[in-house]
Amino acid sequence: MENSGLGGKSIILRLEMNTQEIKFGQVASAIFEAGGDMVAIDVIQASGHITVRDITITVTDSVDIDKITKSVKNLRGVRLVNVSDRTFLMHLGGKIETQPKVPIQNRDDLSRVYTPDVARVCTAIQEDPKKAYTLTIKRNTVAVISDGSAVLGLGNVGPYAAMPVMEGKSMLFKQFAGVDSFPICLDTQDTEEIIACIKAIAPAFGGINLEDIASPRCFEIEQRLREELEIPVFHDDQHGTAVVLYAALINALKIVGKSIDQVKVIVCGIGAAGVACSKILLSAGVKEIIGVDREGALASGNNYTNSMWQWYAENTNPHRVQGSLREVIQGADVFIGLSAGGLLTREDVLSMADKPIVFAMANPNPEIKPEEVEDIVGVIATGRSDYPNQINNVLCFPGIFRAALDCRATTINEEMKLAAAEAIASAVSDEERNPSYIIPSVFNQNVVKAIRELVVKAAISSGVARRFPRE
Ligand SMILES: NC(=O)C1=CN([C@@H]2O[C@H](COP(=O)(O)OP(=O)(O)OC[C@H]3O[C@@H](n4cnc5c(N)ncnc54)[C@H](O)[C@@H]3O)[C@@H](O)[C@H]2O)C=CC1
Ligand SMILES: CC(=O)C(=O)O
Ligand SMILES: [Mg+2]
Repeated sequence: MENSGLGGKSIILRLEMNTQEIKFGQVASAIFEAGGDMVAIDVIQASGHITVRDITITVTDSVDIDKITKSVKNLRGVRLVNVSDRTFLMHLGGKIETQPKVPIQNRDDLSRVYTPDVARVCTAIQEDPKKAYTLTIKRNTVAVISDGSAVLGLGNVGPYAAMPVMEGKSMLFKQFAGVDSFPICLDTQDTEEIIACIKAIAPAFGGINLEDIASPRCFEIEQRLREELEIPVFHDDQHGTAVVLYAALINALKIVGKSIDQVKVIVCGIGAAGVACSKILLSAGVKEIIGVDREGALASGNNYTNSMWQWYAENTNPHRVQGSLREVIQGADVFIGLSAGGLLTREDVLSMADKPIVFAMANPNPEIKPEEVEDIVGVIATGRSDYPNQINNVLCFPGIFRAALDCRATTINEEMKLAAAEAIASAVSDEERNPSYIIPSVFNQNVVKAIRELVVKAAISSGVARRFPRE
């Protein structure tokens, strides 16, 4: 299995060529020999002997882009005009925009969408605040909010650098579930200030998706907002990840023929995602979970300043095992990585039980690359888009919010999360399931529909729906 490069680097070389001095085949050979995989050629300009072409090249992590550009520059009759990175090009000016739903073509339109007629709509909402759901964007809009403190596995990169991820989440909300959203990055990492800001902006939104807020602060922020707001507040890194992880584990266990109450599970990285994933597995019946963070296994009897770790140590690790990841992973059936890239070695995986399940979910770099262990695992999955078995919260958050908005749920509760996991797991049929296909693709259009159906039912039966959607 090889990183296909889809999520890797893709560059465009703009080359000016003198066709009297060089043939395109020579350029193509030079690129190929330097390790580049040419995937598209666009002729930008052709006049006389001079042609300008954009050559799109994908490169794997091991390929040196400088080597490709140098070998092209060394060719007689070629001028390298520009090198651009397709990923950066896609980010120019940001990735989303606001679109009016009705055109404003004349003064009459203007006075309806804006003053004076809009005032009548304002008064109607003032008299009956529930009308905010029918007369404003609240019905279909979620705020995607981060403080930039735990962005992917990059860490505390701050609110400006967090924006591309939040814009991406907003695109995914719209593309996969038709949910509108605003990316909002707060320039504060103070728990009380974050809570106050979110409460203050909540009137515009039908739900709050918290994203990439570091632990343990994220736990208090989410809990307080859930208590203090009447719209769903969902920390995606906790619950979105837990839902998808559980769905993937259900199917992976079927492949290796092990049962959930018999497996020993190691969770590496006891932060937002690690805690929530462990909790969903405990409620699903896993008996032996050992959490490992920077200082080794969390075990009761130790004292932790992080109150969530104290809870964790007391509710997992039944045999009070101590030690490093390398020590405690021996004999484990399942490894769940929610920490940082490159922490797991092939030797660690070799020391696991027969047919080990390895979910290396740190982004952007997994705890171990699939190609390092694919010959010795039962199942391997990552969080990335460019390997098979992508365990990523993108499979959950669009559909679960679609359902919550449609039934105007006051919250997203445990019943709704379990329903979402069941919907995701069952999107892979018994015939389809295999070690490279334990989890449906995010492009499988049945997934959001299935999540919506089961989650709406769960919201209604658990009494948190304020509306019964028709279809
Ligand atoms: N695939 C997916 O859907 C998701 C993946 N993630 C990934 O999981 C990772 C953690 O995310 P969050 O829980 O949101 O962050 P977090 O900051 O709340 O938690 C990270 C935890 O990992 C621990 N850690 C870091 N380096 C470690 C090391 N060398 N050894 C042991 N523990 C270490 C930290 O101490 C912390 O407790 C990130 O890489 C993130 O991209 C997170 C959410 C979803
Ligand atoms: C996928 C995601 O939310 C993360 O890596 O933080
Ligand atoms: Mg995240």
